[in-house]
Amino acid sequence: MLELLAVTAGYDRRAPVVRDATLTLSPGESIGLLGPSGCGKSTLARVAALLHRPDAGRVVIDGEPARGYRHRAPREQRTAFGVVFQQPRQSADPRLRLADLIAEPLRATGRAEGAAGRAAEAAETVGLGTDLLGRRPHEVSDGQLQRACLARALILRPRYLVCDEMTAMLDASTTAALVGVVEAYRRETGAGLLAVGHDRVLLDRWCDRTTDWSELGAHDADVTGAGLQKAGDRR
Ligand SMILES: Nc1ncnc2c1ncn2[C@@H]1O[C@H](COP(=O)(O)OP(=O)(O)OP(=O)(O)O)[C@@H](O)[C@H]1O
Repeated sequence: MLELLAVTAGYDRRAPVVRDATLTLSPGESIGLLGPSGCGKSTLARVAALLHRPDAGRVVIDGEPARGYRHRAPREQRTAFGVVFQQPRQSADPRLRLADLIAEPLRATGRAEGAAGRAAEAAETVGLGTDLLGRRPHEVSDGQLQRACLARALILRPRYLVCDEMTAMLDASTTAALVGVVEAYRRETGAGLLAVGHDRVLLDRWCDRTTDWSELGAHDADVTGAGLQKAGDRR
């Protein structure tokens, strides 16, 4: 289980963008987190994936409190998460060929042996033709690059996926394809999913339950995380 407990986070301690937010993701569950632009969804998603240190509150991963964030997160906790962001070009090293981009987490965790073969398999899983694996990000479309970023997120077989507006830049058929890949992975592995977005129709279809940020008031000092928990438990 992934637990975000009374998380307060942001970029200026005097004006946090997330206040006292509590959200629990059970094993195998998928939660859609809805909200308008700029409300703090990405910040909370980054805290959940150990990419942003909260100012207060706790993240507990399968019963174990997070022992660090960003580069200080211990490897076994960091690799519990696969993360896909909205803008593939901002999260892809432009110098890397797609094969190396997909294999990056393997190399970063000392599992370089067989990395090329595993990257090719992962590419196939996300519907990326092997002919594209030798290209660099600027030589492929946004949808193709996002497929590569999803393959990279899945390659270490994470227990939790955090998809932050993963499909916001994509057309309907690529969106359906990528959601299909995530769901096939979840069926196979039982991984949990936190999907952040502002498309209610998509999130309602995709996720077991959808939590609306504005209803929950995670950014509102008058409404505590208890409200987030309560509304978040609604199906
Ligand atoms: N690196 C940063 N430094 C300072 N402020 C930031 C930073 N990143 C985000 N913010 C601010 O924090 C607030 C919440 O941003 P966040 O990206 O979490 O919102 P969001 O709900 O995910 O928005 P969107 O749907 O547009 O992605 C915004 O006001 C934003 O300007």
